[in-house]
Amino acid sequence: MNEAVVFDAVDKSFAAGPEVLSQVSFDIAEGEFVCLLGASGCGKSTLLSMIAQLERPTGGAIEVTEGGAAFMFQDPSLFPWLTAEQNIMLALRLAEGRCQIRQRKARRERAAALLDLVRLSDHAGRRPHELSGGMRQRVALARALAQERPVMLMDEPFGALDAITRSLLHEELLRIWRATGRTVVFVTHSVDEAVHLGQRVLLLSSRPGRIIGEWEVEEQDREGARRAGLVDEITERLRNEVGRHGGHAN
Ligand SMILES: Nc1ncnc2c1ncn2[C@@H]1O[C@H](COP(=O)(O)OP(=O)(O)OP(=O)(O)O)[C@@H](O)[C@H]1O
Repeated sequence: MNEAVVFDAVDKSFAAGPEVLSQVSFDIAEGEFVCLLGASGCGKSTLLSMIAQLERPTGGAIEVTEGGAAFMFQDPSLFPWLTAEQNIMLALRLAEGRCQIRQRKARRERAAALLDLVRLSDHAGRRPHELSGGMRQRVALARALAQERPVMLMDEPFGALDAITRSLLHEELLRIWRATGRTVVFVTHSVDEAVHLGQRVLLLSSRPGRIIGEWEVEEQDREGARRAGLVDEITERLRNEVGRHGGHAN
């Protein structure tokens, strides 16, 4: 199996500050869905920024598959004066070098396909303020897909949504992940969310951030007693880690 992301003994610190990540090693296979859990400030976003090559490691080595990574954040950060469709078209235009969509007509068709994928075809002409929070995140997801990069980095993308919208978007994201074959690295504070979405869950310690736990989540682990057992086990490890620093998980 080919690897999409490889971290080999990666260290990271900022200027003269303390070490944020220390000796972080993991591999993520192409097409895999990995969730990353850890207490607030342990370095999850820093780790994603290094996968996106926005930050460089201070030690060790990082390899990311050709084509790199697209980001999706908790804040959809859409251009307010552009419609849903235009926000996606702009991302397609910026991705021109990576995909073969150079004609406006072809971009329109691709934008329409992406809007259909996130089930927003009926709202293509609306501007962000005319959309609900969940719809705005659907546009943000389509825009991240429009970058045509093999890896999707998702930094608490559903953290600001209500529980029902979040649960709907979980199912949509899993459907889209299966349909597109993207590699997903998903940061969350929620053990439930991590076990529901991830094929694998990685737990980071704090100060410095190291990988201190790793769980494979099989299909049969996603329901009933096995799911509850796994959630309890990971929660306990996270709680111990947060307690060790007198901190909090959110
Ligand atoms: N550009 C930067 N310059 C200096 N310090 C930084 C920078 N980016 C992050 N840090 C520090 O690195 C540490 C880890 O931050 P990071 O945002 O990666 O944590 P996190 O686990 O994503 O936190 P949260 O869960 O609260 O979003 C923090 O102490 C933060 O202050």
